[in-house]
Amino acid sequence: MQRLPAAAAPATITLPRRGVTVDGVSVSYDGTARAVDHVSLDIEAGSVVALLGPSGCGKTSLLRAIAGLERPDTGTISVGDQVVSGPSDWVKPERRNIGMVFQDGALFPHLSVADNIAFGLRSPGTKLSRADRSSRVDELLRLVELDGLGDRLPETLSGGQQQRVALARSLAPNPSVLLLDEPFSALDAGLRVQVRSKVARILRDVGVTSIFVTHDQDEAFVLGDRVAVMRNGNIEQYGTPDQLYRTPTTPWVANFVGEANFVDGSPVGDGVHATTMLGEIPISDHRGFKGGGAMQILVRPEQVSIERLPLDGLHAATVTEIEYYGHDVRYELELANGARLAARTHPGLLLEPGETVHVGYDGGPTSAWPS
Ligand SMILES: Nc1ncnc2c1ncn2[C@@H]1O[C@H](COP(=O)(O)OP(=O)(O)OP(=O)(O)O)[C@@H](O)[C@H]1O
Repeated sequence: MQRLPAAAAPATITLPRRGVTVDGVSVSYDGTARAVDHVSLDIEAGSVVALLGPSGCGKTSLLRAIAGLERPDTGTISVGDQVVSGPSDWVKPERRNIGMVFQDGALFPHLSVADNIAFGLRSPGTKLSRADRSSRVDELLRLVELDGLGDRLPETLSGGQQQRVALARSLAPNPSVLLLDEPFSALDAGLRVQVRSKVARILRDVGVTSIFVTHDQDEAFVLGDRVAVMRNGNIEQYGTPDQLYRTPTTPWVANFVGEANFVDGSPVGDGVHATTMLGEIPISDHRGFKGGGAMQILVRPEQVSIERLPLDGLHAATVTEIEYYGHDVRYELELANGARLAARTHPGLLLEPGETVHVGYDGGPTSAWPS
């Protein structure tokens, strides 16, 4: 990744750090079911949090409630120690010191890039001389790596550059919190990956508390320090990308954040391990299995170990399908009991359809649920 010289991100662009607390917030629209249903979320000052979930799960409604663009039916929202929304509190959106970046950037087409950014400096409480305004715009242009492009019109920039102008404009008034609604969805796949890395770097350099909405799991994992997985107006799980991927708390989250096999097993030693067709698998949270009973265990495809030779403790499986990706290969395997399993492995071990292999488990403690 390209690094900026030290002078490019001056201290003036380090923003005030305030966390956001959402407590029991519900949002509904006339006559419809609750779009957000008693959601609580603690967002640490200076962190980047993703709201991830399928279409219609309430991500944008929650973001808009934090911005003050929707009035919640219940609950409170605080920025730092100020309650901005509650049963007897209401701070208008323009007084919340919250910046917003929208899907399409929403730049003014007739204003130059510099004037678009300077527009962000007109918010209440920002009184700058002409010279200060111009040097602040230059700082912001450097921050988003667009120095020298201030005189251009937005239409002469690429989609990714336009999104960086939109980011600079929202950072201009020193917001305490930045909200981003699907900021990369208008960009094509290749550009998206580049722009999101740049934006991740900028948000971290500036240290602004950021909340962004996405339905793309890669985007949530790459950008988010923590991710709130939403479903039907609720937060299904809130954790680091690693917690969500390795130890999801529900099978739904396990499936939503990656490919999941659910393997049948039974608990051993109060559920510390499970006996399965892939051998013994360590269980991350075994509290529910002390009494025994059948369980289903999460096994990610890359946790399936494959050997050509019949080693001790491994079970035979037949290769039924192969998908070659270059960096790895995905196999569909069928075990002797008819169970199917997805596996991913490095391309060095290139198997043939119909080949018999021997499979086991090669991973750390994983999630399990009663079946
Ligand atoms: N202005 C509105 N009037 C009525 N219903 C709305 C309105 N905005 C959203 N909804 C409904 O609220 C629910 C949540 O919508 P929301 O836009 O918050 O979800 P989302 O997770 O952001 O979805 P998407 O990823 O598709 O943007 C949906 O059922 C939606 O139809």
